[in-house]
Amino acid sequence: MATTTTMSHQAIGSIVSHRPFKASQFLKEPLNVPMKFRPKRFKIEATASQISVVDNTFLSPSKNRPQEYKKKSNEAALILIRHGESLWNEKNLFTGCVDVPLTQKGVGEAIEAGKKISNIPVDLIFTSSLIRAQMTAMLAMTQHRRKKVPIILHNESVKAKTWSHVFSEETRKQSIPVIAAWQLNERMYGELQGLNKKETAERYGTQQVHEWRRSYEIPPPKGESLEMCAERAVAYFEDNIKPELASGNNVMIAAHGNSLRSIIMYLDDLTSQEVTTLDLSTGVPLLYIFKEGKFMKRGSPVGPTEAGVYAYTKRLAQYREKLDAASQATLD
Ligand SMILES: O=C(O)[C@@H](CO)OP(=O)(O)O
Repeated sequence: MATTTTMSHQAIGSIVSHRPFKASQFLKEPLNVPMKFRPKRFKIEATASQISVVDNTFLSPSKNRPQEYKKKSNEAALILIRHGESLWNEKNLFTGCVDVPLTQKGVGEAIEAGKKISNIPVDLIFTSSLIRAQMTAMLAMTQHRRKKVPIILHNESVKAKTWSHVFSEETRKQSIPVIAAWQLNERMYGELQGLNKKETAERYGTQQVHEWRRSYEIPPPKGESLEMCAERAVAYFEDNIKPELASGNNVMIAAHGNSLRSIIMYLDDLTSQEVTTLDLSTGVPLLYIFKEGKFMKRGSPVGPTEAGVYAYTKRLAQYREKLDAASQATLD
C-alpha cells in the first residue's frame, strides 16, 4: 500500500521552493508492469499529478502523433542520455523529482553529448517532465547534423494538442516530436530530497546511504527504491517506446540517473545485484540497436566529439554517408 507523506522543507541551499505533496498522489493509477518489475513489498500505483510541470500523460504517444511519423525498418537506434550536471548535482544534494535546471557545466555537457550523437538518426525524443532532462535533449539536438527542430507535443487539452502539432509538410520534415513523460522522471528520493549527500553519509553511515542510492530493493525514507522506479519507467518504455523502435523509429531518451538505470537493467537483463554497480555519468550518450526484438549495446563514446567509438551498423553508416553527402553538396 502506498504511504502518505507530506514532504518537509529540508533543502540545504535550495533554489526551488517545494510545495508539500502527498506521496499517495504520486502513487495512484495502476500500471501494467512486466512480471520482473512487479513489486514485492507493495503495489506501486502512479499518477503524474505532483511531479510534472509539463504534465503530458501520453499513454500511447504513437496514437497521438500524425500517421506520417510512422515508418518501417528492421532496425532502429536507441540513444539514452542522462541529463547534464544540474544545480543540485553541483551542490551534491539529493534531487529526485525536484525540478532543477542545468548548470553552465551541464549546458556544456549537453552540447558535447549532442556532438557525439550528431551522426545518429533521431526520429522521436522522449524526455522526463523535468527541466534538466528537457534542456539536455534540446541542447543536444542543436548539434545534430540533420538540424531538425525538436517540438514538444502537448496533450493537456484539445487546444494544446492542436497547437503543438505541426501541419505543413515542410515543417514536419524539419521537426522531431518530443514527448515529455513523468514516468521517466528521476526516482522520488523522499525525505532525502534537498539533503547534502556527504552530510547524509556522515549522519547515517556510508553503507546505509550507499544502499539507499544504489540498491535495487531498498527505498530511501519515504521515497522510491530503484525497483519502484522501474515499475513506472520500464512499463512506460515497454508500452510506449519499444513499439516505436519496433516500427523502425530511431529514439532518443533524455532522462535521469535512476530512471535510466532501471531501463538499462531491463535492456541488458542485469540482476538486482549487478545493477548496484551501474552508475551513469552526466551527459554521456549510450547507443543501443533494436533489431529482431533484441537490444544490442553499441557502446558509448569516450572522445570529446566523435561518435566513432560506437560500433556502427550498416544502416547507421549509410545514414552518416547521407549526411556527409548533404554537407558536401552544401559546400559545392
Ligand atoms: O540526487 C539524485 O536525484 C540522484 C541523481 O543525481 O542521485 P543518486 O546518484 O544518489 O541516485
